[in-house]
Amino acid sequence: MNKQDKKGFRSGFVAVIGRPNAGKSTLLNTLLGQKVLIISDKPQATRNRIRCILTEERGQIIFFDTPGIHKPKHRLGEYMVAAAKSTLQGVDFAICVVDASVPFGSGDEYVLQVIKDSGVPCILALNKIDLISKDQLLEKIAGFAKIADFKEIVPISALQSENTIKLMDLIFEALLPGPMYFPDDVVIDQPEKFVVAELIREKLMNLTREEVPHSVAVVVDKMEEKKSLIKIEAVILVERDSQKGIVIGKEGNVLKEVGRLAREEIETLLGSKVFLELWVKVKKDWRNQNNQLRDLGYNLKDLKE
Ligand SMILES: Nc1nc2c(ncn2[C@@H]2O[C@H](COP(=O)(O)OP(=O)(O)OP(=O)(O)O)[C@@H](O)[C@H]2O)c(=O)[nH]1
Repeated sequence: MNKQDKKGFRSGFVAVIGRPNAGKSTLLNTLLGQKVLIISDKPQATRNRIRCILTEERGQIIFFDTPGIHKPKHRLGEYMVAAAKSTLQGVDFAICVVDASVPFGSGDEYVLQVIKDSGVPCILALNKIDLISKDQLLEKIAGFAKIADFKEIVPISALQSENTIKLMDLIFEALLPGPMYFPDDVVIDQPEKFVVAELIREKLMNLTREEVPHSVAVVVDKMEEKKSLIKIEAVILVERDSQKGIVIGKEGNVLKEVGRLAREEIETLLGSKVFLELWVKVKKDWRNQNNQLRDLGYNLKDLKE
């Protein structure tokens, strides 16, 4: 018998939304039980709306990981925020992830307003509770309960898997009976090339500083199987010549380390030995160029449909 034929099988669409760096991708990796999304201590790591699928005996949840909502400073930022906001149209409900270890600010207020305006019911996940005391947490819960009407407020640590099972139970409880939308072995609905490019970008983000992490894009040009090896060619785009030097590093040491770390993870992902070739190219101010953004798969028009 298929899972969806079973009585009581529930399914639905859930947007995971919040400010940059709140822990949205970390939470999804924890709930999915595997690393499918990239994580960085630098904000704005997630640039696209990405569907991730969790299937259990009791149901299927289609999560949307979204870029952090922030004040955009370039076209790419506008795309990211528009992608996050438009995700709220057409989902059953939202999980708003808030970093409980930082003071409440106008950024949080704005996110809550966006959710309120969408009319979508919301579960608040107060994240990073491993970094605060019990008293601070109680204060936070009381504060948030006053300012918005959440379905639930759930304190969690996405990083330490604290209370995340409880959160998952609440999500399943909130879903209605429904069909299975994806086969049960699909965890992310993005092509392999996208996931590989993201893993390379994650290493770049984590090994560079200041403006550089936000100025890089990665495109996988080629992926071909050769005997027992997968050969991957990827291009790293930067915005300025000086950034090219930083990404390559002294005697190529940064690029080598990016390649080594990315290759190890890609090998685990693909279950095969990998030969990874990385090229660095300058595309001046690509984050503000509509044609460059379109080539990279970011298109504001797509979001308005
Ligand atoms: N201490 C602690 N750190 C966490 C927790 N959850 C996430 N982090 C850290 O917070 C940082 C941001 O995490 P991400 O999951 O990339 O955050 P995000 O909300 O997806 O970020 P954007 O891509 O900027 O929207 C990373 O350094 C994580 O390791 C948590 O529960 N506790």
